Amino acid sequence: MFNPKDVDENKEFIELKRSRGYTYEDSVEISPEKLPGYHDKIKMFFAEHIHTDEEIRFIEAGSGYFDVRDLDDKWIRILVEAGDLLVLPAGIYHRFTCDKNDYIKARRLFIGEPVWTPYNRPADDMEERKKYIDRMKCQKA
Ligand SMILES: CSCCC(=O)/C(O)=C/O
Ligand SMILES: [Fe+2]
Ligand code: NI
Repeated sequence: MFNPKDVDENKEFIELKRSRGYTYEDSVEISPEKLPGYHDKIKMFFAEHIHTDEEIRFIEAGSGYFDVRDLDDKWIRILVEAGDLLVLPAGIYHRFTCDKNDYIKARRLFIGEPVWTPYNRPADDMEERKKYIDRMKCQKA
């Protein structure tokens, strides 16, 4: 947990960004009023997908749910709230939805030039998916 009010002065957060090479950041607000094309975008976020890079989100305000698949392909629901930092590894199947408050503000961090492209399931033949599965197999063994 980090306090969104002073996160940019927080030594642990600054060191985390430095050590993990998070050089890019911007902020998105998701709500019917604030996000242009809200309905299409929320549909896209909720379609199960992977990315070729980490998905890093620091929640600045509001809340929502990230669902991730576990190793048995079951959904795990993660409630994210202001102050939470979530890092989804490249290749993990996931989706996002707002909760009943329909409002979240998230800082998006990235290593280098951002690539946000979602690859909807099935994406099992993609290199990043295979690498993710291999890493998980090691952890399970
Ligand atoms: C809370 S950030 C919005 C969701 C998002 O950016 C994404 O990529 C979901 O997979
Ligand atoms: Fe995503
Ligand atoms: Ni995603």
